[in-house]
Amino acid sequence: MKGVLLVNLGSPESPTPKDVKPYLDEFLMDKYVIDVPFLLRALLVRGIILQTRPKKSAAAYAKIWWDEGSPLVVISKRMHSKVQKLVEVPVALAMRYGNPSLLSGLQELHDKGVNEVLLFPLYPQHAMASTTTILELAEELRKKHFPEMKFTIVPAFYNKPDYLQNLADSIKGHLEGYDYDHLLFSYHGIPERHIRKTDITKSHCKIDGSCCNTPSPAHEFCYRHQCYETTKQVVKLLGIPEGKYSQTFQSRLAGDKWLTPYTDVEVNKMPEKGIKNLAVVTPAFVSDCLETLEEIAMEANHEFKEHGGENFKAIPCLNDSDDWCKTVGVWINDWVEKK
Ligand SMILES: C=CC1=C(C)c2cc3[nH]c(cc4nc(cc5[nH]c(cc1n2)c(C)c5CCC(=O)O)C(CCC(=O)O)=C4C)c(C)c3C=C
Ligand SMILES: [Fe+2]
Ligand SMILES: [Fe+2]
Repeated sequence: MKGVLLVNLGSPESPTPKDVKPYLDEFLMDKYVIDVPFLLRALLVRGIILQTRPKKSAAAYAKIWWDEGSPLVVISKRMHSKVQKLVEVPVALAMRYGNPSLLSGLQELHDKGVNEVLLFPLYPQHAMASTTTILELAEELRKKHFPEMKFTIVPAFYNKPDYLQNLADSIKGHLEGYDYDHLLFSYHGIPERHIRKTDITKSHCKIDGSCCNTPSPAHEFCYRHQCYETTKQVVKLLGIPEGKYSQTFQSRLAGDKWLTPYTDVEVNKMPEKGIKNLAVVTPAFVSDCLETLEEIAMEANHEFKEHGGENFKAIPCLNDSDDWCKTVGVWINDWVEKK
């Protein structure tokens, strides 16, 4: 019997340092996120980052937390229940970090008699820190607990026409009546090293002005290429002219060189370039979360105005919108009907 596991990133149990610390420990000790040898990772994460970050992150989470819980988890649950109503097969929801766990999601499907699982990472663009880590953990759990299960993987959907149409329609709807000077596409950043590591050709990704626009098998797993492609296709659908949009990367951690240009740096420069009315969309996320609600809708908004900007609009993610849930339902039904 077939079934589906939707997987998102996950959040702490509550916006307190006590609950944020174990969440950050699980997240940052993941070898696909901080990809250095275990001892160095433990020294960096447990010896340095976890000494101060839980308090700072908890304060940020507290600003966006809802009565029902973390926005990312609440929105994912709403989306899950809408999708379940559109398909016949059982659909479970899991988070890579925190709860509901990947093990509980697979167990739920197993208890319903599912032995063929469509693993669905809820990330439009592929990255080892988001997608690979889900697939690797799911495989580890499968081998250990459910050896009879078979997985089919939903690849990054950054260029799927129906996803792009949903995104374009959503942007258009949210921009109605807002006379914006510029639309910024802000994607979650990753260290440049991760781009080189996921280059299956081992020679294509130079992280320069042209590699991501030059066709290559590397693009199947190149996060940077996939972000550019999502932006390119959406502006085409919306008919936004060159110069009226740009692309940046947000949420970097100190240390490594992360993908550039950086969102905060670029947003602060915009008012002096004449951009007074800004709109920001965050297509690396399908659900609103800390990175969109706090870092963009609050922090970037505040900084933009501090630097002379006048109006700032943060466009919500696709979340549990009917169109997006319908698209996910169609993809699931297509898979169910195969064979
Ligand atoms: C688009 C998917 C994501 C990628 C790729 C990604 C890479 C990545 N993230 C960190 C560090 C942190 N990210 C944090 C929050 C966070 N990250 C994503 C998604 C991706 N991360 C989401 C959806 C969220 C929000 C979660 C929520 O509960 O709302 C955090 C936690 C908050 C904080 O302390 O800032 C950290 C830390 C790294 C190091 C990384 C790639 C190497
Ligand atoms: Fe992140
Ligand atoms: Fe590239």
